[in-house]
Amino acid sequence: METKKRITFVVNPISGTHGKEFILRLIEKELNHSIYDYSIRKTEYAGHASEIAAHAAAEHTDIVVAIGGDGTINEIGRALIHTNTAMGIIPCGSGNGLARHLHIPMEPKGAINVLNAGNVKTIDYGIIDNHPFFCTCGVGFDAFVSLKFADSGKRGLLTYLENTLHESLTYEPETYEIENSTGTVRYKAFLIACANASQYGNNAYIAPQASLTDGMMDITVLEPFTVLDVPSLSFQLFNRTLDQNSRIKTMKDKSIIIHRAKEGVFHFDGDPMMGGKDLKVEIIHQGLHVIAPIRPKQMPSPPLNILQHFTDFIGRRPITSAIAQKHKQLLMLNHHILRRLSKK
Ligand SMILES: Nc1ncnc2c1ncn2[C@@H]1O[C@H](COP(=O)(O)OP(=O)(O)OP(=O)(O)O)[C@@H](O)[C@H]1O
Repeated sequence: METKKRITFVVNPISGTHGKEFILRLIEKELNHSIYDYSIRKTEYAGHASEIAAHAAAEHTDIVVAIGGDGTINEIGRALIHTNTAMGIIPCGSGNGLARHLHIPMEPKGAINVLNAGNVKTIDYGIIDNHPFFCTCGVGFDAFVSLKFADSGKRGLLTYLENTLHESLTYEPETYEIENSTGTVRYKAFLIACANASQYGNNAYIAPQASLTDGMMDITVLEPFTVLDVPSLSFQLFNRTLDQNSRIKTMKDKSIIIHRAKEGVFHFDGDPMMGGKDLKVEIIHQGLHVIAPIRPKQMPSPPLNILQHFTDFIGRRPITSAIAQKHKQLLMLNHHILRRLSKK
């Protein structure tokens, strides 16, 4: 008789905004018990998920499942790299960038079904200044925001967006040099994002062409922009076409060094960290096994319903009117953003 596989579920009780008890009940009800034995651990402090996952990997547990957001996934992922233990995800964060990229359903029942299907995929991960990341890392405005509003996700994404838009008007772009495999290029930049996955989370595609399996990092440089660029930048961020904006420069590489004038903050998977003037960022090919759906051969065409993504992003209920109506609403929304920005 074949032995059952072992799963350890790691719950971060403080991630996202919802209680986790119903997910634990759903696991008991929906997990395929004929193929899996499972245990559940709750984290008690930051860093605990890493310890639990490292212990589970040392015990040859087959799968460790993160029940949390990208911070919890980062903790578990970095403990499982280069082991035979795969990471599963039941998304519970506010952004869920890696889960979305992997097409893992946002509803717990769908995510448990992905575990039942048990398809294993091996993905790349990145390292910035010795810190592993799985989604994105970077310097500049988004690192500044990750530090300044570290807890504001809990106060609501709309507040977060408003604060972010407000700060973006006064934020001073810095000068960076990016040393890559072909030479060194100097940029004045609002932000530099190094992407393993294509999105920050909430379907905000900072590097629309990024792949988790190509052994390459997608680097997006956002050069200084004016308030007039905000509507097109925000539209393209959610429409997966940001790389077509004239303020954006993109490149792919396995390894780069970012040189800056002074030490400061960087972020990895949205968590802020202080770093030196020179930051090495590299991609390690095929370092982590994950449980994810087999990707449909034919990718759906890029989403037309930008407004829906935008409303998902700011935490409102999706709007389901006709596409023409959505475009009209989008224009109004852009107008509204412009008005708010010019008032601040
Ligand atoms: N029991 C705990 N007490 C305090 N902090 C914890 C605990 N367990 C985990 N953490 C920390 O909580 C942080 C946030 O968790 P996580 O990123 O999963 O949720 P989130 O911030 O709601 O989601 P997202 O990253 O998608 O916005 C993690 O960086 C992790 O280190």
